[in-house]
Amino acid sequence: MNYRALVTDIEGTTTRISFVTEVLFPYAAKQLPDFIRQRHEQAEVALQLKAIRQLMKQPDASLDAIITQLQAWIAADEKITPLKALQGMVWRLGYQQGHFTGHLYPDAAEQLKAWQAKGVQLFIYSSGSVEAQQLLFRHSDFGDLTPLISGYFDTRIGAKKEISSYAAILQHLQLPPGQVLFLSDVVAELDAAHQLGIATCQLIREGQPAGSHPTAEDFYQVNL
Ligand SMILES: CSCCC(=O)C(=O)COP(=O)(O)O
Ligand SMILES: [Mg+2]
Repeated sequence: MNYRALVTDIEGTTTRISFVTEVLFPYAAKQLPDFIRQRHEQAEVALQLKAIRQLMKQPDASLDAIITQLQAWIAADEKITPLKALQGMVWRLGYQQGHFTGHLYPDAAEQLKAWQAKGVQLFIYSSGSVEAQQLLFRHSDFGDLTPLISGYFDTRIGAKKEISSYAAILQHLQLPPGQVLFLSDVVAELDAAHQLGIATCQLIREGQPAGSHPTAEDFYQVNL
């Protein structure tokens, strides 16, 4: 089957889960308090703080109250859009200062290059913000891979377990669902995409629970 577009998840698919849970999340949890206290008047930060106060239903929530709420959301791995946006801003500084590079499995880096070279359009769909996605690929272990990527989707298009999110992605791609392949390690995400006729393949790299989708242990085993 020759798919015209590939949409791939990041955490657990292109990238080791522990890079997100043991590097990125702890870094954000440590840096966010000072980042918010120092930059809360900057427009991009203030916009997210306004959204967080709305979610908290506390229009006058203090910075300390917001920081406490953010730490709770991080600890619970909540996929809340303003949290993900602020994490992306903090990770921007971490990548730029060389505190870490973006983990990619070697097979993922190699195959993304090969698939793009043969004309497959590559897209990323992650709960991490589009900025966080671009940072990971721009500062990857294999250099700047952003030239390979045609587009990025995050929670602003919808949550990853919602069918409507994949309908919106298809609308963006302007392709029939059968010409699109979605890669993820999470069955519920693949189930949602499959409901629309999008082809799916589950990456099982670290013993993730399997579903009814075709599976692969690495990108070399993915039939594109
Ligand atoms: C772009 S690396 C950071 C990924 C992230 O913040 C995240 O929450 C991943 O969530 P997902 O639902 O895509 O596994
Ligand atoms: Mg994942």
